[in-house]
Amino acid sequence: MKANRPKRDVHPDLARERLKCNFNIEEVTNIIDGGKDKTLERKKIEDIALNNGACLDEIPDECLSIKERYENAIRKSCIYSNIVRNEMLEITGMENFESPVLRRTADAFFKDISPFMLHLGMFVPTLIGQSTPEQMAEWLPKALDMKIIGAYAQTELGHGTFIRGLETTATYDPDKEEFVLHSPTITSYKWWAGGLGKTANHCVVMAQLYTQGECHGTHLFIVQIRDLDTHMPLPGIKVGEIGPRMGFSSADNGFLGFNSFRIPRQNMLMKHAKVEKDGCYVKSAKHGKLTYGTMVFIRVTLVSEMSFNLSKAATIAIRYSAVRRQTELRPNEPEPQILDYPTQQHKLFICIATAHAFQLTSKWLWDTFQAVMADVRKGNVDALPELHALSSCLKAVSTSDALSHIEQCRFACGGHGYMLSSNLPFIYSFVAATRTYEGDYTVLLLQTARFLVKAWEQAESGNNVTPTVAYLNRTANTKRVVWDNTHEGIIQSFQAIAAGKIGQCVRSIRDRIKSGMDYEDAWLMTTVQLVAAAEAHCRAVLVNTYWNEMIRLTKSSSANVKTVMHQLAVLYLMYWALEKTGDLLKYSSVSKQDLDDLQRRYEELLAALRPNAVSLVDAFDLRDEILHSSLGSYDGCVYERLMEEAQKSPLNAEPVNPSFHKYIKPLMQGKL
Ligand SMILES: CCCCCCCC/C=C\CCCCCCCCCC(=O)SCCNC(=O)CCNC(=O)[C@H](O)C(C)(C)COP(=O)(O)OP(=O)(O)OC[C@H]1O[C@@H](n2cnc3c(N)ncnc32)[C@H](O)[C@@H]1OP(=O)(O)O
Ligand SMILES: Cc1cc2nc3c(=O)[nH]c(=O)nc-3n(C[C@H](O)[C@H](O)[C@H](O)COP(=O)(O)OP(=O)(O)OC[C@H]3O[C@@H](n4cnc5c(N)ncnc54)[C@H](O)[C@@H]3O)c2cc1C
Repeated sequence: MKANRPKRDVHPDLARERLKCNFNIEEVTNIIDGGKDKTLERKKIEDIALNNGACLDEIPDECLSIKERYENAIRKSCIYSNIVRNEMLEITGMENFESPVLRRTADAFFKDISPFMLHLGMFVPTLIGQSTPEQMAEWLPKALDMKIIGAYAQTELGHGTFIRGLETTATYDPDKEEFVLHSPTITSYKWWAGGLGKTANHCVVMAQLYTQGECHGTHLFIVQIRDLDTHMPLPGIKVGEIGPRMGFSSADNGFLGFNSFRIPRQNMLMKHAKVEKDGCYVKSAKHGKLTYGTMVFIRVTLVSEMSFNLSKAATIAIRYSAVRRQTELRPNEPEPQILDYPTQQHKLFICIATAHAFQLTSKWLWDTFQAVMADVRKGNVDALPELHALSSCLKAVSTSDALSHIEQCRFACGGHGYMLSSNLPFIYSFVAATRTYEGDYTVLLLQTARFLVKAWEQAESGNNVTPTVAYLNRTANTKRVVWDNTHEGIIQSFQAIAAGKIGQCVRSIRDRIKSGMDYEDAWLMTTVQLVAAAEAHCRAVLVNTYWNEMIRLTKSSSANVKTVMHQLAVLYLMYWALEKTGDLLKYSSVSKQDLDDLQRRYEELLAALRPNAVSLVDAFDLRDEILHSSLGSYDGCVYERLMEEAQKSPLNAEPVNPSFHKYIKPLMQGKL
């Protein structure tokens, strides 16, 4: 049911904030979107999807039962998919179906998650990345047209991280030219796949391939699991939903078991390896990990996803902080807006800067990904290890940072931030999952560390290394970098910290080997340091990329836009330099005086950014339908919205709850 929202005047505090703005908001929006044409395209798509109110709910999702919530999510997913299929793909083009604009617009429909998200987010990308042209022609049009709905079933009850340890088997039967899928143990049951529990009729399954008596490791298969007409699970399939979780409440994450379930030979996704009719296994991939391609793709897209989520949280918290007044600064003076407190600015301005840092870095990462994939298509896989290292650490650090900054946004909103109607708890629980899924934080940083250790050894022996670690050629053999408080100086210090930490890891591993450990144990004992080194490398990449992209993208901007974008980037550098003072003292010549100066400049920068704070979040251009927040709406009518949302609580539907007569009254009367 559509909700009618009253239109309200903008709160005077927010109106005053907007008058203080000294830069052109639209220009900044264009930079974030990737150009004026992209902004126009986004707005056009949002208008198509959101202007008819189909995305609005009369009863908040959180007030529904699990079943009602799922059914409502399916209802809206179908409406939204229909809009995507009939109207949006024409604008974005088929090749950009996963465009962040679709993802962003979908948020207006779902406070939580669409049960179709994994269909568009992983099933379709897997078809594109892992199929032969014939397979693509067979499956992709059906998937894009929602004739089939898919999930991505890789993780099992017993294994998520260690893919090589998956237990599901796909054994080739040459007589029938079929694979037999089987779940030999309880731990081999697929677990977690979004949309699998109740929605999907197909899924991509990762299983150990056996043919001619030999195991060839994990491969991907496309499997129909439900009847297209009745939606009943097919014989040999055991499928269901895994139960309530911290977030992802309407995503029907599922379990799946196979009892000698047969699929045609053609259902193995054969772009990188195939099984001939007679059972002969032929590998064509030039790199053993190309079947992990969908994961790399999603890791890349998650960096922009983190920017988006952070921009939502920052918009909510900053608009609220401009309206909320608390505590007298001086006797008999009006209470200040809480945004005037430097401590509040410290919590929140870094969120704006980080959203920019992730957005600009994500575009650069996306271009890098596209270039490497183009090389892979030509048979050149040389850049794959660097892409894997880069996408792994950026996924890990961006999800982890976004999570802690979003929590800060909630803290910044005091008690009201704890209300589901603020939307901050939804954003938080969604982002909390991103730190784990698609490769856990620690695990991915350890993947990056493997690459870094090799790169350090190459640099140490005087060989040139790949671009993202080129700083090692300069710093691998330097003890401490000379501190310099310019942006170049701070960026170089981050590189020196990374090089210093990687070098320390290499020395620890070597020392441990010298003292009798084998390589595996020496590596294992060093993993705490290795994770820290990979994080430091990622910070070096982030500060460098953000800065360079900011300069590049503001070349033709107006003077005040240049200034404010510059201020945000400097804030980002200073914030992280101050967070990492211990490392700076260890790996640069920074003194206590230098750090005191840096702290003072940081505080001055907070004050300089203060008048533009509301306009900077306005520049994220997030419609109220996308924010879903009683605290963050454009008009700032926070208290009216909180009260309005409170009225929707099912507990307010009747003046006296029946439990009073059933329990409380008997208790009061001593009759229980
Ligand atoms: C109507 C609704 C509309 C909605 C619209 C929505 C639009 C949608 C758009 C976007 C939304 C997206 C939302 C996505 C939601 C996702 C939900 C979550 C899904 C999942 O979680 S799926 C499961 C993911 N699982 C994982 O990530 C598992 C993590 N584990 C691994 O990746 C690996 O096991 C490992 C990397 C840790 C280790 O692998 P292993 O095979 O054991 O390899 P090693 O021996 O350790 O390493 C050997 C060697 O290989 C290198 N390597 C490993 N991986 C790769 C790789 N991918 N590429 C290149 N190289 C790789 C590794 O570094 C080693 O190299 P070396 O030997 O050191 O040189
Ligand atoms: C909301 C959500 C949605 C998901 N959707 C899907 C989906 O659609 N499809 C799908 O296939 N999967 C999905 N997953 C599963 C997800 O990909 C896995 O949970 C994730 O990869 C982590 O694996 P795990 O749960 O087995 O954790 P584990 O690997 O068991 O990790 C547990 C802990 O052990 C640590 N650890 C593990 N290995 C190492 C190591 N080698 N060195 C050091 N520490 C280690 C980790 O750091 C972590 O702290 C989803 C998960 C969530 C939470």
